[in-house]
Amino acid sequence: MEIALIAHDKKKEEMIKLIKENKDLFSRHSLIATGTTGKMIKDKTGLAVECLMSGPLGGDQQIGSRIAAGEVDLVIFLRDPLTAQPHEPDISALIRICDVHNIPIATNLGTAKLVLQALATME
Ligand SMILES: O=C(CO)COP(=O)(O)O
Repeated sequence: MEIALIAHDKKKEEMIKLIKENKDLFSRHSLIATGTTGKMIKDKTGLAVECLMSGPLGGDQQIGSRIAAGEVDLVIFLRDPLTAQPHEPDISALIRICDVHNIPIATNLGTAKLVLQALATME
């Protein structure tokens, strides 16, 4: 599966912890990520990640275009609901395009954990 990983700044540590806890599972899939999230995942977990642009510079839109092209199977996007983001329209567009194409998107840790459990049983 192609899994897209995105985390806002205050959620990046949560994302790293989630990936470390499920490293074997993630290592069996292709990973793409927005720039800063992807670099952190590579540095802190050693997993291979294709890094796109940073979110505020267009990374969310790049992932959206991969989704529209049918190249992404799952999105884990740990959003920060308490901080205003300068690129809010890009974030809304990413969630919308997931809904258009029925691509599962987990926007918080609780959903992400459930989705990963389901993914593990599907392998
Ligand atoms: O802003 C983001 C998603 O909207 C995440 O971007 P970075 O991974 O570059 O921090």
